[in-house]
Amino acid sequence: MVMVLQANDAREWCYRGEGAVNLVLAYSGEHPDFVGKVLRVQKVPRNGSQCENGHPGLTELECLMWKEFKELVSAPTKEMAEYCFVQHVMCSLLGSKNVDAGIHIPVTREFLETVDNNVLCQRPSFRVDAAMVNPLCDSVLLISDHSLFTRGALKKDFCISVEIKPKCGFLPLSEFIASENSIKRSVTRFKMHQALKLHQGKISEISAYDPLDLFSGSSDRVHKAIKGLFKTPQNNFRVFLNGSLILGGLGGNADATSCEVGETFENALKCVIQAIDGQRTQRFLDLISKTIFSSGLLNKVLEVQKLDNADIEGAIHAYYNVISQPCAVCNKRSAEDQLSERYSSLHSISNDESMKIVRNYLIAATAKDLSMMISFRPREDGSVESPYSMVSLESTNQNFDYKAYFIDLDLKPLERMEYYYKLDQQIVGYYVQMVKSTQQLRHIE
Ligand SMILES: O=P(O)(O)O[C@@H]1[C@@H](OP(=O)(O)O)[C@H](OP(=O)(O)O)[C@H](O)[C@H](OP(=O)(O)O)[C@H]1OP(=O)(O)O
Ligand SMILES: Nc1ncnc2c1ncn2[C@@H]1O[C@H](COP(=O)(O)OP(=O)(O)OP(=O)(O)O)[C@@H](O)[C@H]1O
Ligand SMILES: [Zn+2]
Repeated sequence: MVMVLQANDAREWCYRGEGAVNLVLAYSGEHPDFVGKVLRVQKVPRNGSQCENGHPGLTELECLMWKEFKELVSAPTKEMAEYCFVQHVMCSLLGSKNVDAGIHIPVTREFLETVDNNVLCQRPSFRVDAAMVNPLCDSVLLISDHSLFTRGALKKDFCISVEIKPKCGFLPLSEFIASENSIKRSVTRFKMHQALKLHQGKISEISAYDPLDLFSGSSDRVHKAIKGLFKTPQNNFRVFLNGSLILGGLGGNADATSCEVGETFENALKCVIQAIDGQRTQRFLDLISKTIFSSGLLNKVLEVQKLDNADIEGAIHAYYNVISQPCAVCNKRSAEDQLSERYSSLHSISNDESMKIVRNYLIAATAKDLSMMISFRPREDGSVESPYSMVSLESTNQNFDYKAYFIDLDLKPLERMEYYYKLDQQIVGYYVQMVKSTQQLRHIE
């Protein structure tokens, strides 16, 4: 397909959502090459210096770190390197069946500027303030729209899809966690981060979702996690009906699901779930839980997340080895510190070992930030020849085809390691402080 998207093509692309780095547009036109596809367009921070285009691929150090992956290292631009990372690293870890890296298609600056202008009023204001479409990109990614079934779907069929951002699903065991941070071994990063986000005004309520439930491998706990996600979707849960959002926040966070929102959602499920009023939502949450539990999809994600076995408190020392700089963390700790010997041991490992620790940390960071999209459509009675897996909802006597994809498998830059360390210390520091103050208050009462 050699086609350059021009300004007048922009009207056929409508806002579907966005994260911190990319804006996603769904196709509403009739061109066969685009039906059932989305465009993933890079954004650029508003406070950033200059918009960049086709910036060089990986840095010299990143090339050394990813040297096993030849395609990644030889990618001429950052965009191509990102693409190779999905194709060659994440695909092999998560399984190519559930990953669609998409294809790059060329666009004009006018196309990007028109898109940016067209979608402005639909974007959350905090996202608008933070970033805009990068007008200097010369290509964007064309990916299958995972909220739709296209091939073979009958016009009357509906497609309902859920998007889940599960975040980190395990408690770290690393020996490098400092004693003052030992709470990290018993309280999830997600829970601690919620406290900080509430304090910073980024969320209005603590989430009822616990990632440990979702990743537990127990059907009851998976169900509990899905109920928690429904109750407090934030940026962890969205539901689309035929590509339109019916629950959750478009492009950002959603507040806790109110009675009104719950009722509207229950009504929207009328064409999906055959149950009496008041029970459709429960049945639908059962369907999601059952699919997640039986598909085993999250087992793969957890395995990749656990490539981070040193925790950032260990990996940060390896990072300073990789960049051949004095360790800013060790410099701050006193020599008598119980852990200083352990950290010194990290500074005497080989460069290859250091690179492996950091590389695995960054791969795990991608797996902790990915989302999963699962789409369902009814399976006609007797239609056994379907390329899709099937899930049965016994309570309503319905069968569904489903497909599942991982999205947002972006490569995290090496230079973000210091930020990861600072954020980790801020999250745990705030939580420890909060626990102490609560205990003191209880003591006074
Ligand atoms: O650090 P975290 O855990 O807060 O994750 C960031 C996410 O915040 P969250 O806590 O999920 O709301 C954050 O999501 P939001 O912008 O908050 O929706 C991004 O996904 C960010 O990744 P990147 O900047 O796109 O590479 C994520 O950054 P990475 O840690 O994945 O680099
Ligand atoms: N292939 C797809 N099909 C359907 N919807 C999609 C697809 N890819 C992305 N989306 C929608 O667009 C939103 C933003 O996409 P994405 O998560 O890739 O952005 P991002 O900026 O990389 O996110 P993050 O901030 O998590 O790094 C998603 O939350 C999802 O709702
Ligand atoms: Zn150190």
